[in-house]
Amino acid sequence: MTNSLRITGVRITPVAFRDPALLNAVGVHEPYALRAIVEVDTGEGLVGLGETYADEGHLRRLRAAADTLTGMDVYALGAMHSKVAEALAGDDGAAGSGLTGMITTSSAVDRVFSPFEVACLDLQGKAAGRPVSDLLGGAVRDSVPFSAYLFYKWAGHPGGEPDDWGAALDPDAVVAQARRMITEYGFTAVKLKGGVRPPEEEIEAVLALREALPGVPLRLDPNAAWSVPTSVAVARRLEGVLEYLEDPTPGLAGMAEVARQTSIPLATNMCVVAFEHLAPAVRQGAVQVVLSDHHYWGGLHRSKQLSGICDTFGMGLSMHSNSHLGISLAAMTHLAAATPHLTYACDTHWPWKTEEVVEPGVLEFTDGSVQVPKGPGLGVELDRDALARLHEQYLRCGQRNRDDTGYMKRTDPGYEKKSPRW
Ligand SMILES: O=C([O-])C(=O)C[C@H](O)[C@@H](O)C(=O)[O-]
Ligand SMILES: [Mg+2]
Repeated sequence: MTNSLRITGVRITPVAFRDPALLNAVGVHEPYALRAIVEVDTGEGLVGLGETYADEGHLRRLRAAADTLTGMDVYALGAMHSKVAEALAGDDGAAGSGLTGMITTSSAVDRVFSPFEVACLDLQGKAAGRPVSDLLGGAVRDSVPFSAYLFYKWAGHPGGEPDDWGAALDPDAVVAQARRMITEYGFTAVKLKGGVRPPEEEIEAVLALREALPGVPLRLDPNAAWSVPTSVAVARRLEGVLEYLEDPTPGLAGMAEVARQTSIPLATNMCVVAFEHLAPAVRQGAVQVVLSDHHYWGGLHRSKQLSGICDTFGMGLSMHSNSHLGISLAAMTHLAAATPHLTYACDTHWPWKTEEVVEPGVLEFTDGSVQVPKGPGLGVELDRDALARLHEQYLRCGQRNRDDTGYMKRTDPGYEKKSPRW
């Protein structure tokens, strides 16, 4: 005799939290980052939590999918994926993914399914009294290492007060940012978001990090801002310095050409972002490390499938992040803990955020790592007052879609999005 745990309703609440003026290859972060908090209700009174992007197109797709889930068993994840696919039939998912145009070819079905899957795993874990990592095969590590995610940045948003971190536009400021992040969080790996300053300056910043932080694994991610020759030239200067170089140039063919000409492993969260990209990437030898991200790879189980494919074909696995809150960090931590092949420190934007929707006390960084939550499900509780406050902030802030390029153009009207730029 089995107990069924059925969905009685889904609530989707868009929220906005303050975000500093972080620079990237397509512009600058706006004053608020947008996320959607998904709550899946059941007849047993249990509520499952998920978190995802909140651009308007994505919210519309989430709501269309949510409407079809009532009555489903929270264990029927395969059927639920099919339901989401049916609900989105005819929608190619191109507009409003929340990924600012950097991850354009991920699957809309996988993006929309993901927060529902996470919420159902939270429910399964709560019902069984077991953490989500146990539902994914069991944690192989008690804590998950994350990397310090450095950004070039402005001191504050145009017309606003400087933030606590100040400006970072040269190598000394990048090193100071790294030192502060390491002091506060204990990170043991460092990633610099590049594609912002001319390549020569970014090389200098990486070499300054190397000198300041001997032995600490370093990564540079210019988000496809460089041509193949520029990528090869930069890679030659940074051989033996970087643990991997992330998305130096656009497209599989370009990445494959760079890979042929450097010994630095190439990583990606831009040219391999859906299952259909894996076979061509392997055939072309385009990437050596794939950055997983359950938010667009279709949830936690499908991210484990990705891990199996990477393992089989000799590719490493790391983890990508976007600006996110605690429900996502909990899901990322359970997934990474239960994925033996994930051997790199994962990305997180966590240090850049000053507001939260989950109750404090569970997600703490020690020596750069987060302990795998031990409570049932994801192991985190929603702070309902914070949710209401950040939803109010969403309603007031006027932002409805992530638009790093548009925001940059308001300060620099001549700015253009270009890939490659150098
Ligand atoms: O590794 C990456 O490509 C990212 O983290 C993408 C993000 O959109 C990042 O560039 C950001 O937050 O500006
Ligand atoms: Mg990247």
